[in-house]
Amino acid sequence: MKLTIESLREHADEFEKAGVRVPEFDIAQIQEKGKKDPRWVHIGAGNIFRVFQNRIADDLLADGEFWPITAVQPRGPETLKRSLQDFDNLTLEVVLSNEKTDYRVIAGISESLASELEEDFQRLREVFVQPQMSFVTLTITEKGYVVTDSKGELRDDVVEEIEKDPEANHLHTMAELAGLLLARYNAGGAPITLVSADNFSHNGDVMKKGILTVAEGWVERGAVAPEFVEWLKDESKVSYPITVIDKITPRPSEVVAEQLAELGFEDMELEVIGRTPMAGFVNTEPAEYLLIEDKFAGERPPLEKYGVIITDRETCDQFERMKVTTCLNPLHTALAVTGCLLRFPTIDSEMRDEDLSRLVHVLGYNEAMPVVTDPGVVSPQEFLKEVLEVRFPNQALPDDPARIAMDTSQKIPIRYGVTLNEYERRGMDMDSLVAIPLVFAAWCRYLLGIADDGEPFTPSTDPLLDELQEQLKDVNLGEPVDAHAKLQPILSNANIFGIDLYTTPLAEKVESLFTRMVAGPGAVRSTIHEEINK
Ligand SMILES: NC(=O)c1ccc[n+]([C@@H]2O[C@H](COP(=O)([O-])OP(=O)(O)OC[C@H]3O[C@@H](n4cnc5c(N)ncnc54)[C@H](O)[C@@H]3O)[C@@H](O)[C@H]2O)c1
Ligand SMILES: O=P(O)(O)OC[C@@H](O)[C@@H](O)[C@H](O)[C@H](O)CO
Repeated sequence: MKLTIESLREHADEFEKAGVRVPEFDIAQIQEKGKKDPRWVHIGAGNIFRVFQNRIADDLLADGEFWPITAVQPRGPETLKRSLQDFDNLTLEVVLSNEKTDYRVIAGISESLASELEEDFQRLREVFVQPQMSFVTLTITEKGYVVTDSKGELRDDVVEEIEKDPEANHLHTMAELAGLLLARYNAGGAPITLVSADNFSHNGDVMKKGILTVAEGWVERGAVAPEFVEWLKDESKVSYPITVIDKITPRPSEVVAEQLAELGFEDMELEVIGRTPMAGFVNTEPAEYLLIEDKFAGERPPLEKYGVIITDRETCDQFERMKVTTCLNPLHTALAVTGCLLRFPTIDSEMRDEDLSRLVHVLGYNEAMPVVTDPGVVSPQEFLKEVLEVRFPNQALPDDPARIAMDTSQKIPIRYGVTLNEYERRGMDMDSLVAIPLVFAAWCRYLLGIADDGEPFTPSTDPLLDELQEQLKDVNLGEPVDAHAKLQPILSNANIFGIDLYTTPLAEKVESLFTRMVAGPGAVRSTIHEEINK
């Protein structure tokens, strides 16, 4: 049994026997039709997309609603091959909970393109100018939207994109989108909605700003007409709703790959590309939320039939604050950096550790919850309870702390900075915070690349890793440290923390906790234990 259209046809009985739900529509026919009549483009064909937007498209197709997806991988053509193209663009979804496992073949994609490749990019342009293609979604990670560096200056690669021919193939997705939108504008400018589904506050606004930065740069140097920018700003023509997406979707697990082999699959083994495991399956959890601001230009799929909440900006905003800045993602980051330092293999195993479980309980209930506004669609208390008692401890879904630790420098301003700014705005006491400074100190300690056992580990990729490690290069475990001199440039950087920590009592606390954490092997554990149990 393999994950291909042919195998689905020839081994239908085996799929049924294995309890795998399969599409009832004619996949090959739908894929052909979708290539001729594209409707929906998704950029960032990674794990979350393959079981979320892709699954919604599959549900729509099953119900006779024609919204097949053109899936685009902006980086790494080989990852696209190994995750989708080797499997006729199908995905095997594995939904894991402590009670049961569900298997389903998802077929929402009509074609997949690696836009780094010139041929695929030309095909994407062809798709992008078609007026009936009116819906674009993205999951490209937070850093895909960043156009300025940690000092707030335009990044070098963005300057280069602005200098390049707007019609060329651009590697930075904000420039790629600006160029594709220019092609659409020149082809008549049919309305289109761009929906970012990445985890950060006001994602649609940030995407709009990123695209406009590039487009305005082109206008400034006379490469495109100013009317193009006017069109980009007219939200009846191009709209950028804000969204919140939630579904814990770790990288494919070796354990799950083995279970699938036992079930009879011959092609579900992992292949590591770079440091990332790729597979034809995606393991995920049952819980999911997707909220989209009700601001669309042109036609869109009837998403609300499939559980998507189309709502006003304020509700999205409040849900986002609840999830990304208080009740889930900050807790995830806390477990990510401490998990790497203390060498925990999975998030669920950390939740069985008394100190770490207490750390995220204090962070969630005591420190984040006071600034949460109830979004109305889900109660924050219930959401946090589900995160702490069901979702993070889900033993069936192994989630690697290193996955979540990726790009931490880009996540901190969102996951913590928003809360700290809210504390400041409301004049709330920051001196009593315990978990937040512990996490910041643990992250600085994590940057040394030495685990709490005194042995090296490889920190996850992060665009600021080299810069930050250079700043900390003379800090050695077990040796005296001038924490202020070493940490001041980092802790004062409002681009990293969302606030200059020296304008709060937190910088001094972080310096002192960091000093304790570098005292020698075991010092991270003892500092967390002492502080969190005070
Ligand atoms: N996995 C989850 O649990 C989850 C849940 C909710 C939201 N999200 C959001 O989705 C994003 C992707 O998560 P995933 O699990 O699919 O990750 P993934 O690693 O499987 O996929 C990442 C995708 O982003 C693209 N990408 C990476 N760096 C890029 C860059 N600099 N510019 C443009 N594209 C780039 C890759 O080509 C790939 O398509 C997350 O960063 C997060 O914002 C993830
Ligand atoms: O996806 P990232 O890299 O932004 O963050 C890692 C995790 O915190 C994140 O993926 C969560 O699993 C997700 O936000 C749950 O909805």
